[in-house]
Amino acid sequence: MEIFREFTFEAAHRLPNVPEDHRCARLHGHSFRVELHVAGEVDPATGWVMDFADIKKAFAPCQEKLDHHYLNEVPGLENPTSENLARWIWDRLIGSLPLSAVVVRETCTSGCVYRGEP
Ligand SMILES: Nc1nc2c(c(=O)[nH]1)N=C([C@H](O)[C@H](O)COP(=O)(O)OP(=O)(O)OP(=O)(O)O)CN2
Ligand SMILES: [Zn+2]
Repeated sequence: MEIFREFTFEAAHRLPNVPEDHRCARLHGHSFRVELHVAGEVDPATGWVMDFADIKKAFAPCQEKLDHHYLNEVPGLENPTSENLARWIWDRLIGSLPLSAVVVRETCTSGCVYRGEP
């Protein structure tokens, strides 16, 4: 079974490695959306894989570092693409959550899914 919890945060970024005339080279912001997917067996007693609230607690320190920040200044996010952000979140949570995927959406139509390295 796989469960997920969605989070949102507001942040600014620019992409430092795109050509100078690329629009994402300019400072701009997004209402980022993050889904944390967790996989596991459904406990017969509780009827759940884990409490959604525990996913929220695990993500709180990341949210604190990201929300209303300039992502390029966050250590490890000097090139804050969706892909790098998904990996940054995964690396910080994989020790405490049985993650199966981290989904990052920058806009309503663009995003990425990270399932860890094989
Ligand atoms: N593979 C990636 N491509 C792009 C990323 C990224 O993180 N990974 N990021 C950006 C920019 O941050 C941009 O702000 C978001 O991209 P885009 O979806 O192109 O933005 P729009 O929704 O405004 O695009 P429209 O074509 O106007 O709908 C760019 N690429
Ligand atoms: Zn952007």
